[in-house]
Parts: sequence; C-alpha cells; structure tokens
Amino acid sequence: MAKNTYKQDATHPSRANEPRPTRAPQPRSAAPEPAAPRENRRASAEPKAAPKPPRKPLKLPSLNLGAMFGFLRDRRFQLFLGFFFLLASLYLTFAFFSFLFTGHADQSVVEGLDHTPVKEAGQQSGNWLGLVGAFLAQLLIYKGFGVAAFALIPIVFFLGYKIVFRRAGVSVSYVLALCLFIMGWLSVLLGYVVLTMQAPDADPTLGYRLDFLSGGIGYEAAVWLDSLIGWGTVLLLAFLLISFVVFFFNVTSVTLPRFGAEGEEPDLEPAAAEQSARPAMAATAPFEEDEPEPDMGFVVRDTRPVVVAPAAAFTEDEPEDEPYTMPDAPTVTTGPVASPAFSVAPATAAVVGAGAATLATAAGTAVPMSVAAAGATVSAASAAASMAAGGATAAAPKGPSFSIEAPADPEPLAVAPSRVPTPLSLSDLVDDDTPLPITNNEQRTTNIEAPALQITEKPGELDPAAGADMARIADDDEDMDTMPAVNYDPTLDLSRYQYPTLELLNDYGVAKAQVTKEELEANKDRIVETLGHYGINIASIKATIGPTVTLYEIVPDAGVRISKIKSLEDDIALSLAALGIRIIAPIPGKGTIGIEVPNTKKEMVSIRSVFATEKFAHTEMDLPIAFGRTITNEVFVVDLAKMPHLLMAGATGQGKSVGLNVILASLLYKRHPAQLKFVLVDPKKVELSIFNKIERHFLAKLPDTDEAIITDTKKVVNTLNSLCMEMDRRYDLLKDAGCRNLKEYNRKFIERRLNPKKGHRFMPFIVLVIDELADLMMTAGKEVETPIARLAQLARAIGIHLIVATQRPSVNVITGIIKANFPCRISFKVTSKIDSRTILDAGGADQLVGQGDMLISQGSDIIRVQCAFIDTPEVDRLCDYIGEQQGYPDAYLLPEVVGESGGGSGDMEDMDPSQRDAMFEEAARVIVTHQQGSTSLLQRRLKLGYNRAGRLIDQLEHAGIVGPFEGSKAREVLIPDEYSLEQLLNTLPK
Ligand SMILES: Nc1ncnc2c1ncn2[C@@H]1O[C@H](COP(=O)(O)OP(=O)(O)OP(=O)(O)O)[C@@H](O)[C@H]1O
Repeated sequence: MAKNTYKQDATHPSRANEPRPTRAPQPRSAAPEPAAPRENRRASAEPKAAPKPPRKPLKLPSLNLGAMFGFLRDRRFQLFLGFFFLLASLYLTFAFFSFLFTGHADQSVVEGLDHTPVKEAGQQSGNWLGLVGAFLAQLLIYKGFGVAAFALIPIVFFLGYKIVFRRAGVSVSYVLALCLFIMGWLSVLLGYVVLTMQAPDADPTLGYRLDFLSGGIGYEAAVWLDSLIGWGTVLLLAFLLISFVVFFFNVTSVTLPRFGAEGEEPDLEPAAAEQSARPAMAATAPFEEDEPEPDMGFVVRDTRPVVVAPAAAFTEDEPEDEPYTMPDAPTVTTGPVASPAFSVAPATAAVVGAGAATLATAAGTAVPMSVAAAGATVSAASAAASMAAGGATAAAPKGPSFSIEAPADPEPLAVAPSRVPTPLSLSDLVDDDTPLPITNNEQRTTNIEAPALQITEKPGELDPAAGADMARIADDDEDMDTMPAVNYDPTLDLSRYQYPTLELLNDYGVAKAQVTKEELEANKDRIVETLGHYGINIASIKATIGPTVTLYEIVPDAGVRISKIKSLEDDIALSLAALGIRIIAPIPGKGTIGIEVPNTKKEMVSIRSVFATEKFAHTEMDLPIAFGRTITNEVFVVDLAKMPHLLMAGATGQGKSVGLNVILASLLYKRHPAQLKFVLVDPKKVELSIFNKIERHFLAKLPDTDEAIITDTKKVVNTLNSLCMEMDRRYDLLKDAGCRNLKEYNRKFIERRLNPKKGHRFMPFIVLVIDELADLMMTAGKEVETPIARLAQLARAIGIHLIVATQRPSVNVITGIIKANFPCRISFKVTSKIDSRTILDAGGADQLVGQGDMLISQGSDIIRVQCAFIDTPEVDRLCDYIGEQQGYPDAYLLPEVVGESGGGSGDMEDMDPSQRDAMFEEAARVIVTHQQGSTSLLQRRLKLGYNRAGRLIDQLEHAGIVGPFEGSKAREVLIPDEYSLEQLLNTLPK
C-alpha cells in the first residue's frame, strides 16, 4: 500500500514547483511533530485554498487500560504470580490430605470461628497446615466438591508451571477443562452414592460418615437430580461422561469389536497399506502396533482414523476422481477444548500486528515533521505533502542534482530523519548560508558544474517497534492455495501446533542509519572528481543509503560511454579508499549508472525487524524466505517454491551459515510441520545440529537411522537416492491423479478426490539443505553429483527443493551440470573474481564487504541484499519452542534404499543365517499364501513394526521370494505355492 502511494506521488507535478523548504535552526533531537490532520494535508496539496487554522481535536476522556494492566506484562510480576500458584498447589495438597485424617475434628473448630478467637481456633486445629489449611479444606472438600476437590490442585499447579516456565505443550486450558469436569462430575456421582446409602434399607450412619466424599455441592446437586429424574441421574451422568469424552478427546468414530475370523478382515490394498504404514505421513499414517504412541500431552490425537477408515470404503472399481465422501469424516477441525486463549490469541495477535502495521504506516506520516525539526522550516501541512511526494527528488539549485536515499534515523544524518522521502538540496547539507533558488528538473539537467546533493528515502515498511512484535506472523488463514478449507486437513494431526512468535527473536530496536552527511558529501565529491579526471562529466547524482552500502546513481553527460565508467572501477575504488566498490553500469531498468560504496559503519539487519514486516507476515508465498534488506531498504522476500533451488557460495566467515539459518527460520515461521520437511546434510557436523530438536516436527530421514541430520558423507548418497525414489513415487502419484504439480495434487487430495487406498497421500514440501557441497564432491564425486542434478532438474513440480551451500565455488565443486540446474544463486563475499564468475556468471561478489553482504542472481538480475542476522541463541530458542510442542512419533520417513549401498542384506546364499530375521520363514509363508508382496501385510499378520517388516521384505527379495520394489504397486511374489516355498527354504543354509 505504502509502496503504491509512494510511486504515485513520486510523479506528482506539484512537488517540483513546491517552494524549497528552508532550514530552521532547530535542535536535531527535536521530537517529531504529530501528523497533520487529514484536512490539513488536503489543504496543503491545494496551495490556492486559504489556509484554515487546524481544528483542535476534541479530547475525550479515555481509560488507558494498557497502562492500567501493564504490570501484567512485567515478567517479575508474572514470576511472582507463577511461584505463588506453584506453592499454593503444594499448600493445598498437604491441607487436603491432612483433611482426610483431621477434617472431622477440625469441623467444629472451623464452624466455631464466629465465637472463638482466631488464635485459639488455630491452636485447636489439627490440620497440618493450621487454621487456614483446615478452613480451605473444609470449604472446598466438605462444603464444596468432596474428594473431587483434589482436582483443583493440578489446575493451580499447571497455572503456576506455565507462567514460570513458559513451556509449550502443556495447555492450561486443557488441564482446566479436564479437572473442572472431573470435579463437578465426580462430586455429583459421589453425592448420588452417598444419597443412595442413606436409603431406608441402608446402614443409617454410613451415608453421614461418607458425606465428605461428595461435598455439600455434589450432595445437593444429587438430591436435586434425584428428585427430578430418580435413578435417571445415573444415566444422565453416564451421558455427560460420554459427551465429555467425545468432545474433549475429539472422538469421531466408534468401532465395534470384531468377532469374525482373522481372514475376513478387509485388507488395505497393499501399496496403499504400505504407504499408510509410514508414520510421519499424515495422510496415511495409522500408528504401528508395536511402536510407542506419541507423546500426547493432555489430549488424545484423534485424526488417525481419518484416512484409513475411508480408504476401506473405496472399491477397486470406483473411479478415483469421484469426490471422496467419508461417512465418518470429522467435522470438528480443532479440539473443542483448544482454548481461545491458546488457539485464537495468536490469530488475534496477528490481527493486532496487522493493525500495528497500519499504525506504523500512519506513524510514518508523522515523520516528515522531523524534517522540519532537523532543519527545514516546513509546516505540518507541507511536510505531509512532501511525504506524499514519495521518492521524488527536489530540484537542485545549481545544476545536476545529487539526491540521497537515506534510511530511517535522523540522528547521524541530521537531514534524512525520516522513513519517508524528504528531498533536500545539497546546500541544505553543505552551505547553510547560501540561499537556494527554487529549481526544477530542467535546471537540474542543464547546470552540471556543481552537482548538488539531494536526500530522499524510500518509504519504510512496517516499523517493528510499532507493536507487531507480539504478532504471530504465520498466515492466519493459511495460503488458500495450499490449504483450501475443505474436508481433510493435514494439519489436524498436530492441531494444537503453535507457530513461533517474534518474541523468540532478539529485539535490537529500530535500526539507525550510520552514514553521516559528511561521509556522503565526501564520497560524492570524490566520485565526481575521479570521474572528472577522466573527462567524464555527470548530469546528476543521487545517493540511496542502504544498510551496508550507499548507492550513488549517476547520470553521465550525454555521449559518455558506459564501458568507460566501468573500466574506472578500480580507480574510483582507490580514490574512495574503500573496499567493495561495485559499479553497475547501467542499472537495469534505469538509464543510470550505479556506484555502490560501503558505509563506514554498516547497519545490522535483525531478523526480527524483517519478519515483522507486512511483506513477510502476510505473504502468500508457498515457501517464503525473508533474506534481509536491499540497498533501498526494502525487505527482500522470495519464494523458494518458485526459485526452485538455491545455490549458495561464500568464503569462510562471510555469513553463509547465518544465511542458511535465516532461510530455515523463515520457513519454520511460516509453515506447519504437516506442510514442510527438511532433509539436512551437514558434513561439518556442527552447523545444523541445533535443528535436531525439531526432528519429530520438521525433519525427514531414512528409515533405520538414528540421527535425522546427516553428517556422514556415505549416508548422503543413500539419502539423495532415497529422495530420487521419493521424487519418482511422487511423479507416479501425480500422473495417476492427473495433476501437473504438487499444489494441484494436494488440493485434490484435500478435497478428497484422491483415494488413499491407492497410495495417495498429502505430500509436504521437502527442502534438502546441504551445508558443504565441496566436501561431498571430494569424497563421493559423481555419486552425489548425479542425484543432485537429477533432483534439481526434475523435483520442482513435486515440491522437493534444494539449497546447496559451499565455501569453494570452484568449477570442480559447482560443476556445469549442477550450475545449469540452479538458476537462482547467492554469493556472499568470495575471494576472487573467478569464484564470483563461477557462482554468479559475473564479477562483483569479490567486492562485497562480508558479514552477510550478498548478491542474489535470478536469471539476468543481480540484486545486492544485506542478509538478516540471526544469532545462534535465537535459533536455539526457535528450535526449543517447536521441539517442546507435541510432534509426530518419528521424523518423516523417506523411502528405504535397497541395493548395493542400501540397507539390503546381500545375497541370501552368502548370508550368515544368524543375520536372518527369526521370523523369516514365517514371513515367507504369509507372503506366498496371500500371494502379496507387501510390507504392511507382514505388519498386520505378524504384528510387526514397519521397520522390521521392511527388513524382512528385503531379505525375502534377496532370497528370491519376492521381486524388487515397484513404487506404488505391491512387489511381485516369485514363488507360486507353499510347496515350492518349502523346497526353497530347505535349500537355504540353516
Ligand atoms: N547477516 C549478517 N549480519 C551481521 N553479521 C553477520 C551476518 N552474517 C554473518 N555475520 C557475522 O559473520 C560471522 C560469520 O558468519 P557465518 O558463521 O555465517 O560464516 P560462514 O560463511 O558460515 O563461515 P564458515 O563457512 O566458516 O562456517 C558471524 O559470526 C557474524 O558475526
């Protein structure tokens, strides 16, 4: 929005004729004046209209609730409260237990409080925790809920625990709902029991002796119910219990126990069943019988049957494209007890964040006032108009203009105080005393002898300090393309997953521009002078201050050859005495020549400030990566899904690892674990190990491997081959579904138009990250090159994306075939021009200044970006935040690779019989009897886990009992009957 306004207004003709603001001697630190009211701004845009005195805003008395309850955000107060609750839970525990022994005796003490002095009553009380303990126990147990009052203790405890330790995964709302229900329900039930014991034929004293069990409230409720519905009370209580279980545990289907013979079980189609056995695949993931249930926290995940049950509803003849209807499809999309405080609050926060963004933009309108404060006598109205002029550069007084686009902060620069365009002339900076004539563009191009300086700035985006920091920045409504709001929802497996918040990231405040006017002027003069030495005169010069470099855009005199300026690159660099001068001649899309000069003090771009921007927070991209800020201070966000792969190079210590962390963090902030998986290859062993914590949420690995992050070069080959297999499988599924890409396919699956029984499943994006390619190429060469090239060539459509980084961008690492398949390349600073050419097909990367300064080449465009900075503790916190939440039982399992380098056990003849699985023969019989070479068949019949069944199938393959893996189809059974099988088994060494 801001951008559009900026573009529109930049061409506003009234701007050029506007009187140049003169500087008023005001202190730099003067506070910005408030934004001009809307009417005033309009007035300023129409100079002929008589100026109206600004109307005084009507002041309404307002309650500042934020300030009133601000203490709640004070962490010290929170800790105070949290520890209070923790200790209170301990106190209650002892008081309640004591009541079981001393309650009867204490009853008279507590009831006699009216006429007994407190001290005396305290001395008489037998409760281990004194009179207060006795009183509380009496109130909550005897008069309240009976023994069910013990359920209050976990509520108080978890409240304190959550406040003190801020642990994700323990939802107080769940504990609250569960405990309150137990308390109410149990106390009424016990009340009814006590009431029954008081029946005429019961022991007359028993009910009275036990009445503390139900407490006063439970008993009264039972009496009331009994009078209304008699023993129907029991039915009502049973109904309430069932209703609670159904809603609380989100039960969506009830299965009657089977009494039929085992053989009557409807079998899943083998391939589909094999797929469904993969635990991490949300769409087709029944839990294996011999695998541990996942850590469920306080709820039972109920979405598992969603796929398996309906799959059985399909018949072979059913056309697959028919809409898939499921009788017991759950209509509840989130657990009913997912409390608003936890599931809605983040969304609300995002709305607040968006509101804050608007506020920030609105705040931006106030900034031009600071121009006035910094030196120009500009009325509030005209300042607003100057903002409306966007990046337009005011005319220079004495010929060619020199404008500077400066970043946010007024202090160091004094003349570029705002985040909005504030055109000033050179003399504003240099010569305070010389009155400047009003000039226009025509004059600027004619008078070229003394280029004048103009400072403008791009409109800022969302100011992170303006309150978006609490916002959950993941899309609230999700990308509708990725996640249509229909039927099956893959995220339901982890429906309570909470996206990371900005709070996890360091807040470095609003960035300050580090470039002083002296520095700008000196650089400008030197550029003009150096070019002058070579007979190059310039028509105008303009500077844009970026976080790392300042771009001086020059328009040379008519007839000057561009190549001449480019050849002077080194001379200009020498005369500016700075490393890293990059000349862009011409700047694509503009008729100007750019000279990038590093700032003496560079500005750190914090990841938080980048994530907090509208552009990233509300992006609709599938795999958005917020890299940092461009030279014009715009946030640079790209879609990895469109890239579709990324090659990254940079000499050691120039910011590659930070860059990789920025990429991973961007994706983690925006995607749900069901939508995205990473395969991490880290030959350096330490760089990516921090991401181990999110294994069960976001990582993918080969079956039978302990560590999800691959550090062993040999395993990389297997993983790459496995990814190729996954790619082939995905293509088969896409072909089968008649879809051209993953997005279409997933949409169709979500709409239930694809049959899970046929192997269809929701497919997450897979992002393969290789931290050091050079290492792999040295040890495995072609073995890694071929699958990488294959994946890079083909994997785009099926949602597998590669990010490959290397320190050494030499041609034997980045070979022609790899390079050809990575159209998008990033280079941090490299050591030589040759390296720069290898990675970018152009020079320039050797001229970067390091510390995250990078060039991104997408086709012909090369953009300079200052990579955002994310520190290791920040990544740590992010991974902790995700890792502590409920995850899948295991990492996402990639297809097992069988073959020479795979997990196969070699030829059966040569195989040591002791290595053969104990159930080998039994498994062979099952397979031959059913004539079905399927892992899931073994799982079901022999009650095995997926991994063991998979190993058995491999051994059966080696023994020649089943054929090789055939993608989504079941393996062929090579032995026709049991007799032939027995003969074969007899030939195997025992
Ligand atoms: N975007 C950035 N902004 C500011 N400083 C940065 C940035 N990126 C990197 N740095 C600085 O540079 C240092 C080295 O960065 P990093 O570890 O990412 O280098 P590297 O290229 O991965 O090195 P190596 O290849 O040896 O692992 C960081 O510790 C940090 O101080």
